[in-house]
Amino acid sequence: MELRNLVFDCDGVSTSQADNGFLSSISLLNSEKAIQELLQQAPVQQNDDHLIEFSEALRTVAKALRRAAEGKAAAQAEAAEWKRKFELERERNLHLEYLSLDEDHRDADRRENLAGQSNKHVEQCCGSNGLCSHEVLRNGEADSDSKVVQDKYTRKASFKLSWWCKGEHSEQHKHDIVSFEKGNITTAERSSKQISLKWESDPQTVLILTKPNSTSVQILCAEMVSWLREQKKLDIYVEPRVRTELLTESSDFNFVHTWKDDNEITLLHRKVDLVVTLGGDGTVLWAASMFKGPVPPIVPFSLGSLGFMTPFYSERYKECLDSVLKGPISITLRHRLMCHVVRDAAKNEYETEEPILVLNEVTIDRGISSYLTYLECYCDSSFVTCVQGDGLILSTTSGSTAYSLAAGGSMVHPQVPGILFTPICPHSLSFRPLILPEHVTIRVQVPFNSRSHAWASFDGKDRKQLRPGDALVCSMAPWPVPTACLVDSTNDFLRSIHEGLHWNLRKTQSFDGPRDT
Ligand SMILES: NC(=O)c1ccc[n+]([C@@H]2O[C@H](COP(=O)([O-])OP(=O)(O)OC[C@H]3O[C@@H](n4cnc5c(N)ncnc54)[C@H](O)[C@@H]3O)[C@@H](O)[C@H]2O)c1
Ligand SMILES: Nc1ncnc2c1ncn2[C@@H]1O[C@H](COP(=O)(O)OP(=O)(O)OP(=O)(O)O)[C@@H](O)[C@H]1O
Repeated sequence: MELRNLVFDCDGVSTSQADNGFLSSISLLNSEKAIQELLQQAPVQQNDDHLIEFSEALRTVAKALRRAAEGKAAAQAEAAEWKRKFELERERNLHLEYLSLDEDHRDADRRENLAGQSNKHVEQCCGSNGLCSHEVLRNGEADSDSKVVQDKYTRKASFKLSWWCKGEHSEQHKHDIVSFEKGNITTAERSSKQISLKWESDPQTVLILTKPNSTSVQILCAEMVSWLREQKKLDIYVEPRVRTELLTESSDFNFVHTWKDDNEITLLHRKVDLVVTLGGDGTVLWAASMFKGPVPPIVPFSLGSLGFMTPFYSERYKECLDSVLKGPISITLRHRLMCHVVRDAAKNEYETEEPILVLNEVTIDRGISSYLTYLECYCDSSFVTCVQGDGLILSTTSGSTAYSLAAGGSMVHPQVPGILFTPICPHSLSFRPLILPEHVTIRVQVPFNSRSHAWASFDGKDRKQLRPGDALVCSMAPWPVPTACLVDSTNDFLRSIHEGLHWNLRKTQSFDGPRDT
């Protein structure tokens, strides 16, 4: 009787496959569950060969059903990847559209703002070895209505990015990293060397972001605002909380701008030439999270305890800002990850929640649940592994020195493009962390047969619950975070791991004692 029911269920599944083109994983997993229950109920006797054979056959069916369910998840991952590609393509097209529109503005700008200056370098624009600010900061939205917005463009300082190759002054820049001459494959010049930012017109607007509840930060902020206004004649933006603090101190600060609602924050990247952060790494993360698209260059001053991403000394702020405003400056282009939560209830893969951009990492963990997390992971359309443990961290290389490091991941130079795949307390002896290439899309699926929910958090904030059937899809975001370097990307990185973590600090062995003769 039970056998007949089961065969009927399996038939039902294959009919729906024929009708719909792919299997419903809920019904598959229900069938799998039914098989498991049946196996437990069936009075299997060690000495009854038929029953043993029968239970083996059922196990094989259960495995096949699981594989089919995994197939569906792979198809979903592929759909998400196509969606991402489509969005990038759309972004690119809108951007090209903008370039032609922006050309007129820049012509007017050049005449007004750069009168008397040689505009040779402006005309050649990006040339062969650089990138212009409108390419970094433009987010591709169609500006149908706004003359106001266009007026704001003309106020923005433009800059040019270039890569140091064979010394700073070399004009040579190679995009190809591999040459193929006479049948020999040779690695040629690498393209992503130290990046240098050169202003093409003077920066005019600075946004200052500060760590809350700190008296020393508040005092420095007031000093810096006055200096930038009086000595540098800049427009200053701060958060509404900070404007209130400044006005409480003195009504002279009423020249400081802020915003009234969050919608205005989405336009900030069009007004702001430079962002200054006063705080620790958390304030840099906060600054990055305010920009859902392109991010203006950030100058991070250290007023926290660790400061991996905050190389500038606050005591020397005038000197530092002087040289940043003059340029050129070395910058680190920090990659971000774009994360989509795809709900099982969504009608299709395109129906995702608002993407969330992270500078450090997205973590999928067990939250308050006391069960192991059970997560199925796919990289593009390939199955990677199942995570059984406390969770998984998908980290940028900038985030490699944060939570991922604590979970046993490698430390990676922030300019290396890649996604770190680091398990948190895996219940397995052989689960080593991975580093995956920048171009992949990773999908972390909470399977239907998971015992518990999982929780995703983004740079340590904004926890979202993932129920069985939900997934988190993650790929490299098109908008990096440019942070100014004190010296250069490598020097700053090495200094931060030496000073922040005391990396490989050991007393030097004494000279005397046994030695090779
Ligand atoms: N076990 C852990 O190590 C652990 C646990 C939770 C969160 N975190 C990290 O905290 C980050 C959030 O930082 P926050 O300042 O808002 O929270 P927070 O105030 O709790 O500070 C966390 C600590 O992580 C340091 N940190 C942040 N980003 C870093 C980076 N890229 N490299 C090296 N250290 C870094 C900060 O300086 C700070 O000391 C998360 O993105 C996560 O990486 C770490
Ligand atoms: N402008 C801001 N508004 C709201 N919250 C902020 C802002 N800037 C920073 N934060 C939050 O304040 C917390 C502490 O910030 P931050 O890490 O910069 O200082 P810190 O803890 O003193 O530094 P460190 O971690 O190096 O000791 C972080 O959780 C961060 O998200």
